[in-house]
Amino acid sequence: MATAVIPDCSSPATTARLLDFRGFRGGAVHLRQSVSFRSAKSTTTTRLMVMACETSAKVIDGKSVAKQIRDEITEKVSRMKETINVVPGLAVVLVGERKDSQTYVRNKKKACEAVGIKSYDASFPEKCTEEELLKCISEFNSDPLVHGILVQLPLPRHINEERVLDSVSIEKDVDGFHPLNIGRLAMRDREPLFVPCTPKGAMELLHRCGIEIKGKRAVVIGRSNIVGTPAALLLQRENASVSIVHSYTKNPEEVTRQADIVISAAGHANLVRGCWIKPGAVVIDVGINTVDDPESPRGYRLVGDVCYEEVSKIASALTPVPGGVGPMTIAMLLSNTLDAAMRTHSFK
Ligand SMILES: Nc1nc2c(c(=O)[nH]1)N[C@@H](CN(C=O)c1ccc(C(=O)N[C@@H](CCC(=O)O)C(=O)O)cc1)CN2
Ligand SMILES: [Mg+2]
Repeated sequence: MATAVIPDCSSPATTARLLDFRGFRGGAVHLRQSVSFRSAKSTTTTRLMVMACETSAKVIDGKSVAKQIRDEITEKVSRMKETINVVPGLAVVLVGERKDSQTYVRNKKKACEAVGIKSYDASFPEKCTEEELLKCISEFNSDPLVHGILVQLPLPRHINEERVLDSVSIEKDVDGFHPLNIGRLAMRDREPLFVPCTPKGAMELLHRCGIEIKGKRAVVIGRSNIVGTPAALLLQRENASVSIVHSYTKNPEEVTRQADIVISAAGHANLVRGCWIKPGAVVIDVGINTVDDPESPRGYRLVGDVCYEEVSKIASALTPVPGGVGPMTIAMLLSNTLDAAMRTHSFK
């Protein structure tokens, strides 16, 4: 017998709903005795006696799935070179001196090199003009060695991000941020040329972990153009019933608790508590948030949107941060770049 603790739920009624264990995989958990409530000033803590071992979510290891995908890409890149003597090329455009963007760009270039994709660099100072940037993108658009173009985000405030992203040729839009690609993603019976890398990576994790999507209830937390909205569209394309939770949603925890699959891309550390999650749900944490940590060499550490300690006791599967969706983002960029080159050269 073990004790499962369901923390910080607002009322006995809410907690009672959480105790609906039908969602648990394998049905190994049974109520042994009635639930007792212990009220504190601001929270209610519930201790639930169960017969089986304390449940613990399967950790979805994005790092190892990403490695597997990079190995597959390495193989295909080498076959393309041997067969038609074409090397996929990715142009990487960086503006400004943000440390995080510099790190992502460095990691993307390293990842390209490791799989045999050639990267082409264009770095601009913070104060560059929009015209300089547009000229550079236009040159990459007409360069036959470049199959994919990415503009690292965010851009400095004085630059109109929309105008810059719209200038990338849709055939080379490996980030999938062009409105035509997003528009096609939103339409039934239309295919985008590219899907944004982070939501594509989240879906790939669900697929490779054998998690069924069709007919399931899914909740996406956050509605950004680059993650939340495309994630919701992708789930819907696979026949999930999708709701989006955002800053104006009433009772977000209640809505989220309906979901069999939760993708959180809110950008708020520890937003998603254990009591937001239906027992047995699958939780994909896309948030990358920094919290101060004097004991870490960087002075901070990365956490997701999900309160890992709590949710790992309720969900059936959960991605960690770091090591979950993050590594998949770069793997999907490589995959989109390879697809771009294969499409350009009609190589199967
Ligand atoms: N043009 C783009 N800009 C941005 C994108 C994007 O997809 N295209 N996404 C984010 C940043 N990003 C890639 O650019 C990105 C973020 C995080 C990771 C990652 O691997 N994270 C690791 C942790 C890394 C660390 O320790 O610092 C993880 O989660 O395990 C990769 C790419 C915004 N801009
Ligand atoms: Mg701007």
